[in-house]
Amino acid sequence: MSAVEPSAEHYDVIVIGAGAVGENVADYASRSGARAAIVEAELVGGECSYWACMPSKALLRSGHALRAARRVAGSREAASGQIDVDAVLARRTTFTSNWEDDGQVEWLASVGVDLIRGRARLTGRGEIEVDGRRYTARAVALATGSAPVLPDVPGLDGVGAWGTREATSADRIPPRLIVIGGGVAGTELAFAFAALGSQVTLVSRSGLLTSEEPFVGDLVAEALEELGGDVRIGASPARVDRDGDGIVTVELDDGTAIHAEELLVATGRRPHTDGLGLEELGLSANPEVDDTMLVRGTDWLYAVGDVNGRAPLTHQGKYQARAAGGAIAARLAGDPVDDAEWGRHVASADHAAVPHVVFTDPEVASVGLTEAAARDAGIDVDAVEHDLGAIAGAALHADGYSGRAKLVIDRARRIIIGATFVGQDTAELVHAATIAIVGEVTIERLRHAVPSYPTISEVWLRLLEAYN
Ligand SMILES: Cc1cc2nc3c(=O)[nH]c(=O)nc-3n(C[C@H](O)[C@H](O)[C@H](O)COP(=O)(O)OP(=O)(O)OC[C@H]3O[C@@H](n4cnc5c(N)ncnc54)[C@H](O)[C@@H]3O)c2cc1C
Ligand SMILES: NC(=O)c1ccc[n+]([C@@H]2O[C@H](COP(=O)([O-])OP(=O)(O)OC[C@H]3O[C@@H](n4cnc5c(N)ncnc54)[C@H](O)[C@@H]3O)[C@@H](O)[C@H]2O)c1
Repeated sequence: MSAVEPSAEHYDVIVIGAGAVGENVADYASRSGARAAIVEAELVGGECSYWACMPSKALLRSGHALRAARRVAGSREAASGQIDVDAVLARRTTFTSNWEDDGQVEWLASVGVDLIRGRARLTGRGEIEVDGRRYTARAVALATGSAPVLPDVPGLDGVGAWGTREATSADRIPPRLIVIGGGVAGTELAFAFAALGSQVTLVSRSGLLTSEEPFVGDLVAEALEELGGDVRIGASPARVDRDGDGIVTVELDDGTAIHAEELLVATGRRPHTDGLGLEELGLSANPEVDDTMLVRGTDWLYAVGDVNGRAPLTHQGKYQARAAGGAIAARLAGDPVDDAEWGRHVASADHAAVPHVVFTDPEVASVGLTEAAARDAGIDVDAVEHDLGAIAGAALHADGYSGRAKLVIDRARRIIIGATFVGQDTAELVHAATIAIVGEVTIERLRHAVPSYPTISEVWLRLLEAYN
């Protein structure tokens, strides 16, 4: 298939970064016979497996399960003990394979993708260098993920603050933890550590989870306070110090000061392109891509997953990877590329239906546009909301269930373009909404999609009735 005879250093496609996304690009690109290699500087499996999704959800899950048992009379009486912190940390470590990547390395070998260990740098069109060795390829895909963005706060550099990596790999629970950042990572980890026994103070300059529907942040903040957390909204850190006893002090811009054994900073992420050599090739450090993930202005370089900033979530990056891997294979083989909207080789859903779940308690599960985002985009919408606690299935699920659901409906097209569910165990509700959005199912047809009784999904009936 390649123009040059295969050799140890030449490939059809080289993927830089073996996170979940890079692995899928390499797999899909090589399925029809292209020779593929993947370069990894740290652990094969990337952030999600070792320092993000898996360990954070493992840290959260036991607290959720315990509280769920305590919300139902009968099981409540049986679940009166304390959470076993050591068992939770051990389970978390199991889910990270003890930060060893042998299993992932074996999988790469099983799909015929060569692994090159080291840090890669682009040196020219289709040329890379890893630890002084040169490799060439007809196509190169960047899947180098994202890096944390730290706020510019005096003193922060010198206090050994945790980032999400240190928090998700922690081997002890600090008595007190300050979290700066009310986004997804900060809020989830605040719940995890509060449930595991830390006295958590969450500092957020705006509300919590502000890109969601407005009621989301309020419900989540209320729940964190019920767990014993101290939520400081509208405050920003002005100065940070750690004293000789190891205690961190964060002075806030409202004049107050808070103290803790550890400080976690979770204030967003940016594309990780440092040292890749993009600028030297005349390319932007924030690569912009088309819907096949081809970097604009090139015909050989792709950027997939967190690195392109489109939808920094594992499932969405893997979806991009399936599209891009297929597009790369087709282009290398001279086959047609199915790049019409919703075609096989494009990630059209990035623009219309990105589902995401925040694994707080209540969970936040949403997809598509919020009402405000839809209106900002100039779409004429209606919105309906319903109390999840009033649904029979929810009342059975947990005594005193509280939660809320909302649909955003495009008036002209009579289809759903956004949905939000907040409440215990709502994560599994959102895929129905994703299918409705991607399938552009009309409101009239949705009335024939009957949820089982008594499930929480019956909220769909109430929402559609409210739309009448
Ligand atoms: C705390 C936290 C929790 C999260 N929870 C969830 C969740 O529950 N669900 C969800 O969908 N998403 C979650 N995310 C987001 C998710 O982790 C990312 O979207 C996902 O990891 C992106 O995958 P990726 O393959 O693009 O990048 P990464 O997983 O970051 O992989 C990039 C890889 O590239 C390697 N690399 C970088 N530069 C080079 C180079 N020059 N040469 C060689 N190798 C290089 C890195 O070492 C890394 O292994 C979470 C993120 C955080 C921070
Ligand atoms: N369950 C999940 O799917 C999940 C969980 C965690 C993280 N993630 C992914 O990881 C990404 C990164 O998460 P994140 O929470 O770091 O980012 P985020 O963008 O969700 O939140 C960042 C927060 O930091 C605040 N902030 C930014 N700069 C600040 C400053 N200078 N001072 C004070 N506050 C500041 C913002 O106001 C915001 O509240 C998310 O976008 C998401 O894609 C996903």
